[in-house]
Amino acid sequence: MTMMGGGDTLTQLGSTVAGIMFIWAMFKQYFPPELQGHIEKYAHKLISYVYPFIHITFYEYPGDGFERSKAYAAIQQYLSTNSTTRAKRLKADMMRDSRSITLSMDDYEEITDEFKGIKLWWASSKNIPKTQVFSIFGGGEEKRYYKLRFHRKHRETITKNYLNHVLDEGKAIEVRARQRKLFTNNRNERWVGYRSEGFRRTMWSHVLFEHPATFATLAMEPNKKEEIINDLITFSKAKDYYKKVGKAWKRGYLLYGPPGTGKSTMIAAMANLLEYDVYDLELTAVKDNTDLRKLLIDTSSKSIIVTLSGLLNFIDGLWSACGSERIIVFTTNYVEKLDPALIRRGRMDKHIELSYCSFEAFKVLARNYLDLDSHELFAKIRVLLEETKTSPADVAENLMPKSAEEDADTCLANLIKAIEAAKEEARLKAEEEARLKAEEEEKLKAEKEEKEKEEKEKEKEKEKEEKSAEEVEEKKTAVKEVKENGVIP
Ligand SMILES: Nc1ncnc2c1ncn2[C@@H]1O[C@H](COP(=O)(O)OP(=O)(O)OP(=O)(O)O)[C@@H](O)[C@H]1O
Ligand SMILES: [Mg+2]
Repeated sequence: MTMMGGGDTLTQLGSTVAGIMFIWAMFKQYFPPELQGHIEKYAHKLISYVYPFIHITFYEYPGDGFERSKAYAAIQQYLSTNSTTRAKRLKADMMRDSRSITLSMDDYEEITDEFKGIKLWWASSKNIPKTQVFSIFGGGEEKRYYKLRFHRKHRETITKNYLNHVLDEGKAIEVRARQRKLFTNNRNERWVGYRSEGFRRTMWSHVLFEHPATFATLAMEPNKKEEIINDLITFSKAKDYYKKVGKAWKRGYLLYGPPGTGKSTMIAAMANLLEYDVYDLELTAVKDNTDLRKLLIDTSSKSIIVTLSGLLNFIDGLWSACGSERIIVFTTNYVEKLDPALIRRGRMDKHIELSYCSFEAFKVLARNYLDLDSHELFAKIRVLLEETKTSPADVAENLMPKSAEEDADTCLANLIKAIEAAKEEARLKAEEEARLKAEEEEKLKAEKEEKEKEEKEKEKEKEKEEKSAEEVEEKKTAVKEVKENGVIP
């Protein structure tokens, strides 16, 4: 009780001292530097004598500035729950399905907290940069921070127990309130200068991730699906194992297959299963290595990073630059075009092929879209799927009723029609291709024959020439003999 009263008086004293320090900061330039050092040293001594509080500052972006402090985030969560009843000015933020609002304490607000009977003060504040940048692109670089103040006699308890309590509690709140996000580096406002806070602070922009896909609704062979789910869950629980074997807690997946076979859908299902954020990395927006490095460092833990295949060259070696508990997914339509060295295990730990719709996959879709487990048309569909290359996307599109009148029967009939049409189209295309190929072969054959004929003619010509040359030679020899022997044979 007494301590709290004393604390309040001391708070006033503290703000007086702070005021003096502020005035000092303004006038210190008028003192010679040697004197400045002395004055400051003694002033701090005096302050610590009359002002028994300890301050701890938690910056949002400590150090070189592009990694957000985890402590700051945890404190923010902790205070958002613990400050709502006490702070007078709050900041509102839309969260969780855009349905509810979270409140956190506003800038320059101070609240109190109590821990084991000890009173503490938390203040939120920000540093405005001294050299203001006046720019149409937005202001300078504010540094937000929380400042914790407590009596120095509680130093042990606060630094050993209270801070851990705040961080743990804050992290727990964050997990509970977690709304997965889809981050993308592909910003439309490319003109945003690097000085603008958003761009400098984080290279990612995000929308709430609300893709409803789950593994239950994903159409693929049950065995394969089971295997992938197990792989993901094993990874998410394997923190200690990765530590033991000395590997970074990361896993790379390569999803490959033709368009519309569910690669993007599977990534969404992965994110939903593990409750990870998804980072969709658009390579064209990455200017250079430094950019990419920053992007990777900036991803929070528990995330899935989706990249384009072109990134493969870059990614190697940068694995170590980003944090842990991360899944990186590469997708491509053309796995055969990738350099084998780039997709070897270690870089891409698991290769998953998504292929055209099998009957098993179709059954999952029929259940999703039509609530059907069996139907007399299934047998026909099975045969058709085996005979054709139909993507799950095409199947799904046809199974979706287009009007209120369409029921399961019409949808299945539509699907059959669509596959049959595609089959006919494929047949015609194959025929056309075969015709073109035959034509081409015919042409090549004719050309070859023509060439052979020419060769033969040439050969004959040559023989003739050789023969006449021989004859000439013979005649020459005869003439020579006559000359030498004077004999006419
Ligand atoms: N295996 C699947 N299970 C369930 N739905 C699927 C599946 N494959 C495709 N679909 C449906 O088709 C749509 C398109 O699929 P998706 O975007 O996942 O394909 P993709 O493989 O990523 O294609 P692309 O190579 O063109 O990026 C999805 O929204 C989904 O409705
Ligand atoms: Mg896709």
